[in-house]
Amino acid sequence: MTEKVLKPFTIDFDLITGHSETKNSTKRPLSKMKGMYADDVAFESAVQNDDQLVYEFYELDLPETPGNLLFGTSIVYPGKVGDEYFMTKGHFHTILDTGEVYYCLSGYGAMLMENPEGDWDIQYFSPGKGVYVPPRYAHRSINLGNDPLVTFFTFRADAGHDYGTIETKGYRKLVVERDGKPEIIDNPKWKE
Ligand SMILES: O=P(O)(O)OC[C@H]1O[C@H](O)[C@H](O)[C@@H](O)[C@@H]1O
Ligand SMILES: [Fe+2]
Repeated sequence: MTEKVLKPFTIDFDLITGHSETKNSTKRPLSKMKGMYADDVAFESAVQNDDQLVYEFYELDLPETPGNLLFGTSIVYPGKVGDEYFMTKGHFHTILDTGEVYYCLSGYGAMLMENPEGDWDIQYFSPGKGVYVPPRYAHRSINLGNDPLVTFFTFRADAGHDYGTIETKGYRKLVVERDGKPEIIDNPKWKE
């Protein structure tokens, strides 16, 4: 297959909303997140009720080669399932030893990270904050505020997305609201 010659291009992302006029986003409604939230009863009733859009993101279909970079914006909407904040599914990279960088354009939230060795960390997003996701860390964006959490991200184009590990084992930690404030708790369902 002849390598597609890459040409420079420009794409627009709104500085506040993160939306692009020229690309379609990938959308994740609640119904696409079965098993990701701790409270199954609250999840099922939320899906039956109005199956809210939890997040959407813009990803470019560029060649997934080691020398290339993918970039785009991610928009996580405000909301909760039970007392657990709206969040992305979270993923490891298929090439585990590849990192990612996020830059928050608007909103308030967190990036919850964990590696296979059992280390975990949380970094907080607010406008102007850049967050570094080291290689080997799974990463999940969480909206802790009342407005959309908008971030710009970039990562190695061949990194790939491994959802399977998180879907089967879950995350070690959850971020839930307790007395009106975010609290990091152990995931009661986490499987070693
Ligand atoms: O892949 P998810 O965990 O659903 O997160 C949605 C998207 O947001 C992030 O910003 C990543 O850079 C994307 O590669 C990812 O696909
Ligand atoms: Fe990623």
